[in-house]
Amino acid sequence: MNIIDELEWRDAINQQTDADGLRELTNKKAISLYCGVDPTGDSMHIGHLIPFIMLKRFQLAGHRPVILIGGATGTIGDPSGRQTERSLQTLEQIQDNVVSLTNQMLKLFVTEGDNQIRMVNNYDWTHKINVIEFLRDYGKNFSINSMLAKDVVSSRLDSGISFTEFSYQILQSLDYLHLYQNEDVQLQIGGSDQWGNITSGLDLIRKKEGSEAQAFGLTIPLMLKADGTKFGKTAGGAVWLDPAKTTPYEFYQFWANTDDRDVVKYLKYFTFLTKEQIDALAEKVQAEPHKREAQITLAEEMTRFVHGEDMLQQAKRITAALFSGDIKSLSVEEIEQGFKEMPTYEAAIEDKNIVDWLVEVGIEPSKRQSREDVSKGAISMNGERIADLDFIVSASHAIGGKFIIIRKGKKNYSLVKLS
Ligand SMILES: N[C@@H](Cc1ccc(O)cc1)C(=O)O
Repeated sequence: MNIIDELEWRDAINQQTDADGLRELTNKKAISLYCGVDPTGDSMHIGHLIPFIMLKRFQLAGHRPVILIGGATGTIGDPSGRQTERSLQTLEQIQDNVVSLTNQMLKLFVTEGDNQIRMVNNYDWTHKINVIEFLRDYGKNFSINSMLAKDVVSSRLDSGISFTEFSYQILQSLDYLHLYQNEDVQLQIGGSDQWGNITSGLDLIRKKEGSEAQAFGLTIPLMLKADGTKFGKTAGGAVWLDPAKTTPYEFYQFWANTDDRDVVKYLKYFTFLTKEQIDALAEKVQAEPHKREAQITLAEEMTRFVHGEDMLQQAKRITAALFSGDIKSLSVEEIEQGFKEMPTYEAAIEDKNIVDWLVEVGIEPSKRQSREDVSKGAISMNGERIADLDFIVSASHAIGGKFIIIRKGKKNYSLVKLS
């Protein structure tokens, strides 16, 4: 299947500058293409990942991707999709972010082989341009009239936009021209809010290289959820790729909790599974939705892609242990991941009767309630039911000397950290 046809089947195209032209070109030869990200933070979240997954699809189809880290554009800040001016970050902060993002990208995308992903940083060519060159060699090619007409700018004319952010589109255009001239790049892809910046770059290429220059732009649609809420957000905030911000277990759970109405859409859009595999899973969603096979496959594919096989297996072990109640099998690190968002209490280590201990820790509201729950068998400690009212809790019960896990009823877990 041609890559453009494949992206169409995956519902992964929002706008294209010349669909037929790009289909023809990608049929004829392996092209170079690029997508950029600005170092506005020290980790990407899954929203950032989307265009890069598309970049990888091009790579799998034999094309040659370039990842651009915006060391220069990041110092300005893209006004696209924003209502208010950004505050500038320090240059040191941006440099730190460049390093973190570059490492994240290398981990995800760089593989061996001919169509190895190239990484570039636009600081390398942008910092060499002086202001006279900028105004004479490039400024002349941009019309204020068409810059003002871009959504990004026109939507800000009332509330205000600085000259700095207004100029952002010029910097991104210079990138595309630079990569067209030096890296043979003929396509830029990005999120739907990048349309203005991408087409502005194409205009520059045509002005500098002639109207016959073969260069294209493609944007990816915003992912919408069936329930109308924003994709990629959880109660805890964004879903980060950095395991220190969103643990692999939380990452796995995020995908595993996908609504039946969204799961096939996500499989097409996010995973590298084939049409046959996805069609088979779509049938399962219809025939036996309670088994959640499509969601589990989605969670496995995404966790393996971002965190690797070992972390996927760990996430699955935590999921299974929490489901079955077999907590003892978990390591201290796995407990830390699995219980990050669960109610957590601190307690000192000393021998104590279970009924009193539960009240003291704060899990039970009163002795009466505590006694009732223990005697009816509603309390488990580290996966084992405690129904004996005289049971003594001691340091020896702590997993790894650190944690005691209490389950009340079927699902209410609490983590007690021993101090
Ligand atoms: N403007 C893009 C990032 C980017 C930067 C430079 C480029 O050349 C391309 C893309 C964004 O905010 O998502």
